[in-house]
Amino acid sequence: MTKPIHLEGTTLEGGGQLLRIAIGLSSLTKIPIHITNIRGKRSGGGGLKAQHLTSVQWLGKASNAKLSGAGLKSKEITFAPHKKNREYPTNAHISQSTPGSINLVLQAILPYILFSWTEEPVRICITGGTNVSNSPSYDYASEVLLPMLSKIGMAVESQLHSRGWSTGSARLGSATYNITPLQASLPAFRFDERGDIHSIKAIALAPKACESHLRKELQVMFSKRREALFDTNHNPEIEVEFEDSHHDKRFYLLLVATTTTGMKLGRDWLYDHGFRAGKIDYIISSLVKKVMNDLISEIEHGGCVDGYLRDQLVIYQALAKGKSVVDGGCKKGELVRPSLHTQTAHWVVNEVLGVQFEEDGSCEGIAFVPSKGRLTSGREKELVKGIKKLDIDVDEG
Ligand SMILES: Nc1ncnc2c1ncn2[C@@H]1O[C@H](COP(=O)(O)OP(=O)(O)OP(=O)(O)O)[C@@H](O)[C@H]1O
Repeated sequence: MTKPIHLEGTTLEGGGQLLRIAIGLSSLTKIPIHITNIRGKRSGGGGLKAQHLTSVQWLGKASNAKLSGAGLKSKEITFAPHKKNREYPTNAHISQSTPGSINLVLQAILPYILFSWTEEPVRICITGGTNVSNSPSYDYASEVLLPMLSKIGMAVESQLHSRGWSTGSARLGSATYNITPLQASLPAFRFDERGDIHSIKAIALAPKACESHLRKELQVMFSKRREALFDTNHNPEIEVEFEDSHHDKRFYLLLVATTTTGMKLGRDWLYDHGFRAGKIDYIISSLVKKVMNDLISEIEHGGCVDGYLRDQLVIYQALAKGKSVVDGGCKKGELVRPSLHTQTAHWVVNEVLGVQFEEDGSCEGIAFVPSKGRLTSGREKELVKGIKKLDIDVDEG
């Protein structure tokens, strides 16, 4: 086997995202990777949790990879895909037995499905958590991530079957994603014109008894913070969607700002602090206040993406054909520094593909060609580190 590229799992953010991007790229490009100290910066000893292992196993199977170390709590894996992908049903089910984030599993496998699948649409149903702290919720994915991916030509539709929570006693949920694989390279994209904020959507989940209180709190905050939220004089659209969370300890709020150029910036929070009887008012006001303030800080930087989306787009920028730009905004005259997650994503794509990100959030992608799972253009050859010693198909065209 060709010597795998080594990635040290404690680098920068040192969490699960490093692993997801690495195995996503490896399964597509067939570049073998070896990760040590997986999630080495996480408390509790790090290693693969069920959610990570699910992605490793699924991608390993789909890309016909030789795996070593793929077990729960494992801190080291080698992932070496076969040149030929395995035929996979276009209707698949990924079952997690814990409320591990459904959307982190999707984050790991989506590039592979988009870039190397059949000509048929793919339907993937994932079981696990739809609302899990420190991960994209089902709502964030369907209201922010997927609409932004659709702007650049990647069609993914989501359908929620049931909620799965990591709070208020764990519960499993499920969602289906209908993914239309790309049939050609992803063209370079530019998210660099923010436009004005013209509407805000709130998605609130809480016990039914709290609905009117929550709506009122949102209304008060929208009028109090109107100037900070909307930068034009036109009549802004505000929409509030409420859903019964069916549990007195499950509270979640997502706010999404849409701009005149169709950009979506989102911020959310799953209330996971202590719950004490009689503290509902406090929970609702702190939830609304926090999410509103977070959204305003995303709006204020004037960029086209929120801090979370920025790291989630890195893999697509790296695989696209040509120079893609994602404007992360400016604060006090200086470009907003990429989050540690974004820096980690930049590091991984540089280690595996040799793609270099510029300070302005741009990079020259490798023009990965879907369905073939191999490297094609001269530009790719030039970019991919160690290409000469790697045993992968290179189409001279
Ligand atoms: N509130 C949020 N909204 C949208 N995306 C989020 C949110 N919180 C985190 N994310 C995204 O989820 C991912 C989290 O990666 P991270 O490595 O921290 O997760 P993980 O696999 O759970 O690993 P670990 O348990 O090691 O932290 C990142 O892509 C980040 O942008």
